Amino acid sequence: MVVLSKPAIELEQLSIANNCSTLFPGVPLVDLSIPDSKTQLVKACEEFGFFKVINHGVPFEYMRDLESEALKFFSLPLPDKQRAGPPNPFGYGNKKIGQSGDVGWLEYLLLNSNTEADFNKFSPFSVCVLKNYVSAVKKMAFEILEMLADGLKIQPRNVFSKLVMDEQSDSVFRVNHYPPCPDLGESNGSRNLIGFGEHTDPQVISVLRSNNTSGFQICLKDGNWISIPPDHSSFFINVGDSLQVMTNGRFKSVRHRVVANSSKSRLSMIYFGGPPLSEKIAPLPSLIKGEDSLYKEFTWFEYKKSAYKSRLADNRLGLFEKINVAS
Ligand SMILES: C=C1C[C@]23C[C@@]1(O)CC[C@H]2[C@@]12CC[C@H](O)[C@@](C)(C(=O)O1)[C@H]2[C@@H]3C(=O)O
Ligand SMILES: O=C(O)CCC(=O)C(=O)O
Ligand SMILES: [Fe+2]
Repeated sequence: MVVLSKPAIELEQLSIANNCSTLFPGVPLVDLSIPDSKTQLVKACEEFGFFKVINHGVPFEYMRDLESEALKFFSLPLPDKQRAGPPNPFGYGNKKIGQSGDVGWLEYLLLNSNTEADFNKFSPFSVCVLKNYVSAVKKMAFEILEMLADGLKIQPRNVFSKLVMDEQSDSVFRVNHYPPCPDLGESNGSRNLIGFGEHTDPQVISVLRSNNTSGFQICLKDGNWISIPPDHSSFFINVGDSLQVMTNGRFKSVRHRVVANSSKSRLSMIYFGGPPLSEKIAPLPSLIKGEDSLYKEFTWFEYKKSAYKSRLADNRLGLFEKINVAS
């Protein structure tokens, strides 16, 4: 069993009240092979900012092969893993998340998913296995974004997808490993240990695949946290902050977190589709239609710079909201 290095961080620091209900069966499930999926995608982005997809076209072998390479990597001795470099921003990280003091019960690899040079530099994975997986997931993200534009009846249909397909897109790939946390025994049933603290993802879209270990939770509009039943053959999609802005708040960037498990390890792989650094992010005029624009225009570079200085749980979009005074 893999054990995280001796904690400089006390477990109590990561402890949160177990205020989450049981597994939630009501998560939108979208079958990408059916003709009406675009309408369901739009509804899911409006109501939850989150949904699960099936019939997504990504071969299961691609997921299985990358997962098995990742497990092999995380089972190495710590000094070997640290050779993948500290995460500034890319590389191997252990418990510390970002540069602002956040911590979690996990270890991870962060890779730049756009340039092959970086794939090779920081990645301990076989280039072919990583490329197969990331290219297939990226294609799926592209298709979902085009269906969303169609579902919203906006033109051109690549208005969202072009952001993540551009050669200069600033996309990130992350593999998170949450070892079991035995201290979370029965005596501690009223508490949970934070694997990855609550946050929203800053990019346009996030595509998550995990093994069959639970732990992922989303926050509903009423503030209640719900656990998402894991499913290793499906993908879970999050709306990111940038897509919330482009849709002038019509799609919600979902607040989510991961809680550690007492007996099973969780392995997740997430593709974060981001725009080119110079891309201007602002509500699309066709989605404002007589309403006020809720956000100031910013470049992805400006947003990213500000986001990467923030704490995980911060409301990063707050700084970019417009104060609209009723006339
Ligand atoms: C605390 C932080 C970690 C993070 C950068 C940040 O300052 C705030 C956003 C965090 C996040 C969440 C989604 C992705 O996992 C991530 C890679 C990203 O783009 O924004 C992480 C950042 C990180 O782990 O460096
Ligand atoms: O590891 C997970 O399941 C989700 C982690 C996450 O939300 C993130 O890395 O941004
Ligand atoms: Fe996230």
